[in-house]
Amino acid sequence: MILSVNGVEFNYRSRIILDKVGFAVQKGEFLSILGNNGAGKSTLLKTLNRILLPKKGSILLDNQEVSKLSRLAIALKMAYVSQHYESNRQTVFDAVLLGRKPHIKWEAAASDLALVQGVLAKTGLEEYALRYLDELSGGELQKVIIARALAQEPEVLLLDEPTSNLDLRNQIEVLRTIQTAAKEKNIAVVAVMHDLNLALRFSDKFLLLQNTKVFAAGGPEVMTAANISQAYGVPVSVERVQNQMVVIPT
Ligand SMILES: Nc1ncnc2c1ncn2[C@@H]1O[C@H](COP(=O)(O)OP(=O)(O)OP(=O)(O)O)[C@@H](O)[C@H]1O
Repeated sequence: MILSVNGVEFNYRSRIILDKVGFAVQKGEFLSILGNNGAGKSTLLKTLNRILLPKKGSILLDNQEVSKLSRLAIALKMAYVSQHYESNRQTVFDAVLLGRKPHIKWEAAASDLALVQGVLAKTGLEEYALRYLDELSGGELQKVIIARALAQEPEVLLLDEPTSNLDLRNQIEVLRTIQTAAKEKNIAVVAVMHDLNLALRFSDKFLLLQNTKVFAAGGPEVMTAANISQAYGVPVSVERVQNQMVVIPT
């Protein structure tokens, strides 16, 4: 397991936000973290990347305790795309090149520039290379931030709502690019997702949180109507449409 999380507890002051949360993910797997608003999904993602320190529990990245690793050691293995990002007067190319930072000692090598060019092509951003971030739409900017994380060549890619600003076509394209990268480059993807149908379409595994706790975890077999209805507190049915599981609120 490239990432193994056991008994993680996190509090904001005296309020429990994560209560004995555990899961594991292998290289090449796409795991979606799902659950109601406020369940603790983003907090969990931040503890994985040591932006937040859990009160208890262990987070092993490639068998090493994340709390004991340097920022650089973490960045060499794990990329994190937060829910919020700011634009600035920087070109798309330079922004994506920043993803290479942990790997660059003095200055970017030709191989770094070529890698960035490749990532821009894969994410459909080639034509945007010389545009400034502060002149992009919300969705275009979101794609750049994801491209930067891919340029980091992580072993684990953490994504907090990676499709929140994207239109239908870009939701599919971006998740397909991430899924392909996961399989081809053996990256473990851990993504907080709100859209259950997109999660079902692209993920191998699911971690369903409900109010601080793991409600259900596993493969598509845990995405039952009963589990989803209980976890979100709304009745749903799960049906197969064109060989694809879909969740329909009833
Ligand atoms: N900095 C903070 N200080 C205090 N409480 C916080 C802080 N950040 C988040 N919380 C609380 O922690 C709980 C979990 O928040 P978190 O953002 O992890 O939830 P989430 O599952 O990602 O929710 P959403 O689906 O709405 O994004 C929420 O009740 C939130 O109000």
